[in-house]
Amino acid sequence: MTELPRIDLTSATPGSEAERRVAFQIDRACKEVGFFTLSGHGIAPSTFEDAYATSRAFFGLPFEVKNRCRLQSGFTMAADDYTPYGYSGMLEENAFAYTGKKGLPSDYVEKFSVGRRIDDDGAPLPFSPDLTGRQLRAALKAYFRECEALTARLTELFSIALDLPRDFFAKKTSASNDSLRSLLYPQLNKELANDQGMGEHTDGTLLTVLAQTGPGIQVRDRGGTWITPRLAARDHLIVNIGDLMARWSNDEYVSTPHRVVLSGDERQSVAFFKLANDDALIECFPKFCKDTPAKYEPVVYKAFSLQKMNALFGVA
Ligand SMILES: O=C(O)CCC(=O)C(=O)O
Ligand SMILES: [Fe+2]
Repeated sequence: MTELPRIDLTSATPGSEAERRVAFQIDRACKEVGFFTLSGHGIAPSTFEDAYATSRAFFGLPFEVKNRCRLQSGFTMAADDYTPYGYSGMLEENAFAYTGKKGLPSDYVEKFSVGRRIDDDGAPLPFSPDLTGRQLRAALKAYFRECEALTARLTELFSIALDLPRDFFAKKTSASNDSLRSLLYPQLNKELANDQGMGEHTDGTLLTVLAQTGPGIQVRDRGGTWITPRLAARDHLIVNIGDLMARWSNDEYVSTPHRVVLSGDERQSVAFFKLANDDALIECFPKFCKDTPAKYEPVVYKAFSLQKMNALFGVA
């Protein structure tokens, strides 16, 4: 494999034969690679460009200013909720840790994160109080909304191929703690110890939607070869499924390792992470445990995610 499967939503009108075809193309991509590129998604290019431009302006502020754009305490808005908000600086995190690996190098990336509280203009989120902060907030709010709508559409397509009711995922994700991270990767230069923009990891998500200004992400196919996805247009997206979808599908769908490698060009990306409701019961889709036994016990989503995040943050 050298390229990711390409999915185009343009003709996938709800209820049409074309919609079924696209649903099964997605199903196949998730079985074979767990990644695909997406066009015809309906998000205006200006929504991406506003997110990139306002994020870049923010990341260009002095470190002291960015450093104040964090939560008053800790990483989360609630004690048992790991949704990240605000700034995280270069070399502060290491994506390997998400898959339980310890002692590996940290990532050369700056991040600004928001969760669904972005939809409430009155919520006290850690944006800088200046114009840059206000513009960033507006752009990420608009982008977050588009991603919610797009992932609702994508999960509907999943339900078709999975023989589930069309509103199956809408019900399971109606109050999910989804998050969005705007990322800036520096240009590779002699001062850096290595070219690790983000270490190899899988996502814990149901689905991840990624927009990027240029290449950098690499995806490891089942044979162990690293693929660098090429997008035909700047507003095409990369979509992947994560560990939650892999478990739910009895590992029929694959949650594929990926990483980011720095290059001669600075790079921006925006990743949207679609999760499930805290109380959603995750038990094998009936279609995938007819002929093979379910590999995993049913689990409530919160228990599944806390187990992973506690391991990451060293909580027993
Ligand atoms: O920035 C990218 O291209 C990938 C980001 C990513 O994999 C993640 O945040 O999980
Ligand atoms: Fe990722």
